[in-house]
Order: sequence, then C-alpha cells, then structure tokens
Amino acid sequence: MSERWETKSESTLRLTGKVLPLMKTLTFNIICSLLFGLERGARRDQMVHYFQQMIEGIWSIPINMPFTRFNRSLEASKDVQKMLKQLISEKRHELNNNLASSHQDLITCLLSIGGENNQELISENEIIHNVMLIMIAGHDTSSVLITFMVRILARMQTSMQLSLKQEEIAQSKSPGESLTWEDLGKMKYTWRVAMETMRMFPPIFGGFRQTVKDIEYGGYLIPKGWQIFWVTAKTHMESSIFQEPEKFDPDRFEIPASLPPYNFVPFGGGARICPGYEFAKIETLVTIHYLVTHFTWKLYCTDDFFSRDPTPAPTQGLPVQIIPRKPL
Ligand code: HEM
Repeated sequence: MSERWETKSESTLRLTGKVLPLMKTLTFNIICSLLFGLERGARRDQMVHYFQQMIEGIWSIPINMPFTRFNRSLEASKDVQKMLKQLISEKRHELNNNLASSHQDLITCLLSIGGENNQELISENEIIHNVMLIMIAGHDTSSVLITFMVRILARMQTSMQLSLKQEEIAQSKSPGESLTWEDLGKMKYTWRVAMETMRMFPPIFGGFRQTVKDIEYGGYLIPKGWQIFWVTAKTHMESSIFQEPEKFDPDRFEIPASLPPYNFVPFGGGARICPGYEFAKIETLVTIHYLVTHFTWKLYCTDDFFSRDPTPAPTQGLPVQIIPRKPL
C-alpha cells in the first residue's frame, strides 16, 4: 500500500494513496474494535497480517502444496484461530472476574449464552468460526462499497450535492463533537448514493439457493431440489426494473418502498439476508461524512477500469490524490 505526503506549497498538503487497501484496513479495524474488542496495537496488526494472507487463498485452486496461495492461506487460518483462542480465553477470564460485561462485544455475548447451571451453550470452536465468518463477510464488502463511492464522487456532479448535505450536518456540531444516531438519520441522500453505487457495482455478485418446489421460469422447468445461482448485477441492470440502468442516478431510490421486493438485492434477501446490513450502513455513512467534510480528492491513475476478483476491484486499488479542506 503506497501512501505519502507531498508538500505542494507551504499552505497545501496533498496525500496520495490507494483507496481500496486503505478501506480494507479501516473496515477490518472497525470490526476488530467494535465486535471483538481488539484494540489498536501490535496484536491487531499481527491479526490483520494473518487475516489478509488467509483471505487471499479463499478464491484459489484448492491444492494443498507448499508455497501455493492455498497452502499459505491454510497456515494463516491456523494462526488466526490460535490468536482468537487466546483472545477468547482472556475474555472468559474477564467475564468470570466481573472485569467485562456480557454485552461488551460479540465474543463476550457469545460466551455469555448459557443454559442450565450457567453452562456455556456455544463451544469455543463455534465461537472461533462465527468470529471468522463475520471478519470475512464484513471485510471485502463495506470496503468495496466505500471505495466505489470515492471513485464515483471523484467523477460525478453528485459529490457537490453530497458535500453540501454533509456540511449542513457538520456545521450543526461543535468542534470534536461526535456524530449521533439522529445525524445518521439525516444522511438520506448519502445512503441513496450508496444504494445506487451498490446497484451498479454490487460488492457480492450473487449467491446460491435451493428450489423447494418445481419452478417454471422463462419457458424452462427448474426441478425441486436444484441449486440455482442468483446474480445481483444482472437484476440491478435490468431496464424493466431500473430505467436507463447505465445512468448513475441516486434519486431513483428517493422512495425505496416503491421498489418491488427482491429487485434490489445487494444484501441478498429472505431469511438469509445479510445480518451486517445496519452495521455496513453506519460504517459507510460515517466514513463518507468525514471524507467529504475534511477532504477533496481526484483520481491519480491513468486508467479507470475495474475487474472482479470476485469482488469488484479498481485497477491498482484506486490511487487518488487527497487535498485536505479548510476547516468548516
Ligand atoms: C456493503 C456491505 C455488505 C454487503 C453488500 C453484504 C452482502 C451480503 C450478501 C449478498 C450476503 C448473502 C445474503 C443471502 O444469501 O441472501 C451476505 C451475508 C452475510 N453477511 Fe454481509 N454484506 C455487507 C456487509 C457485512 C458486514 C459489515 C457484516 C458483519 C459485520 C456482514 C456479515 C454477513 C454474514 C455473517 C453473512 C452470512 C449470513 C448467513 O449465511 O445467514 N456483512 N452479505
């Protein structure tokens, strides 16, 4: 990840950096702090290192030979599990000695689910795997959304409108005052921009479902019990649902209730809909608020393409030049 400060003139500092790796680190750190109570420091840096190595192998050819991506990923996964085991043991000790509350973070919550005689109902292994699932599910998703919002805002008029709306919120606060739930509720336009970004660049390209009965679709019969793959981008770019689907238009989400069900599915749908939806929304609104009220930026790359790996990723991780704004 490249990142450096350049002095342009005495009064103007410009930072160049790659947005995608920065956002991945940011969202991982947020999850570590808020969900696992793992604060900034050497241990968290070590966890990020192992975790990134583990995640690189998730979409690799599953041949376990030395020096392959897959092998490195399995080894890193063992290291992540070892670290989580240690963390769980510390949290258990804190809970037993009344040094932590059961609702302090996700791990203390899971440890506190007890049956008769206060016996733990969820095994240590189950806690480790739930924690790892959330780390993975929350890492390559919100970071992609925020990166694509930064990319779109660098290229579109939308950024001006969004800045004005966020400035209104920022100006109503005294210096250093944190955002509140009420402030987040006012960020309706920002969330519309996020929804339109996810419509055009969904972080998750689809998922599997099993048919529970025979279905006829487009003249074909899909028998009961078959696996089907639903594709987010295909539905989102369907002109019978979204007029002029190639056009970036956040206002199409002005009245979200007017959308027929299961037509806008970045978070999936039904009983297995993403449980991190609200968490992702808060992360995105807060990050974009601080970005647009403190900085302006422009793309710092020769091309502006992206590939899917399988989540969408701008080439070179989206290098941008960031210019701090004068205080509001
Ligand atoms: C913009 C951000 C995000 C997007 C677009 C997204 C999208 C999705 C999608 C499409 C699914 C599959 C749903 C289905 O099959 O119907 C899913 C599942 C899941 N997501 Fe997210 N997600 C995001 C953020 C997060 C975050 C931040 C977390 C956790 C903190 C999270 C945790 C999960 C979990 C645990 C599942 C599995 C649920 C299950 O299998 O029952 N997600 N997500």
